[in-house]
Amino acid sequence: MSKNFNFRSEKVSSSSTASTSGSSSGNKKDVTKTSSMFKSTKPTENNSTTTTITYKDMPITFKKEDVEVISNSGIVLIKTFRNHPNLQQDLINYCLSALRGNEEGITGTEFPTDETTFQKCFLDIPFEQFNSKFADIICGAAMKVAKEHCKILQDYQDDFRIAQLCYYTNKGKLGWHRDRISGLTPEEQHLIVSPVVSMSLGNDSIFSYKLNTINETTGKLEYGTEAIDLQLKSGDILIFGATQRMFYHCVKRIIPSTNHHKLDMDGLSGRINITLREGTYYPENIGAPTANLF
Ligand SMILES: O=C(O)CCC(=O)C(=O)O
Ligand SMILES: [Fe+2]
Repeated sequence: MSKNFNFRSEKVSSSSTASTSGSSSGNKKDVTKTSSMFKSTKPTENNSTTTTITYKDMPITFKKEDVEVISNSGIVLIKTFRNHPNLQQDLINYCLSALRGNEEGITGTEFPTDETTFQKCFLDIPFEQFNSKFADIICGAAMKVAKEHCKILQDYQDDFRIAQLCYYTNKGKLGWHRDRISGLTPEEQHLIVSPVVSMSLGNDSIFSYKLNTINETTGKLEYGTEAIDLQLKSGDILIFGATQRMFYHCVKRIIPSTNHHKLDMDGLSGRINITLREGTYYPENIGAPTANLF
């Protein structure tokens, strides 16, 4: 990375790259405590580690072939949970319950009763209020694996402050945007690097993104222009940070009838997204965070 590109997050020391995930400071949840839940083994033939976690007494192993580094400059897709429908179902139940305001301490949002007229609904909650078991898996284990495969993600602190839950009907979409942080100047927005972790559940979606580059002469971040489509499936975890943290992205469409594990969405169809990231929690954004995204 160019020396002129002054990323906003603090660089972490090389020794901390082995930790599972790092909340740096402040009123954030300390996800470093999750390290005890992982079992890492080092295979002798290829120098990479294998991470295994246990969920409801069942081992889940992050296999190398299920980790796709989309860009070495900061995008990783983890497909491990595609084949763990029980975990997907528990996550769906939790998200629907939180969106409806049925989880303790979480005020819900207006929830679609009619799939023909609604596109989507959102709920932002402070990261500390997000279910800690799921945070351990998504921000702890999956993030650790992403960092092992994409070295640039090791260079900066994780900084999870917000959990955003979104339910999309089959008509749902989300326009082109960057995941900006309220209250920062446009210059400061350019420098955000702490990773975003985004999990898909339910029907597949077409997620589109434009890759950022660093200008070799000026060292400045340049936004991409060419849109690249990616089909996200239930259980997928997409992680983007470092140079790609502020890439432009959108959800073009949801693909009906792709809920192949027949996950129960409580009588609805569509898709759920969980996004965990840095940001400031504003209760007034609940149900209307798109105002904050574009
Ligand atoms: O639903 C998704 O996959 C992406 C959601 C997103 O980009 C956002 O909420 O900022
Ligand atoms: Fe986004």
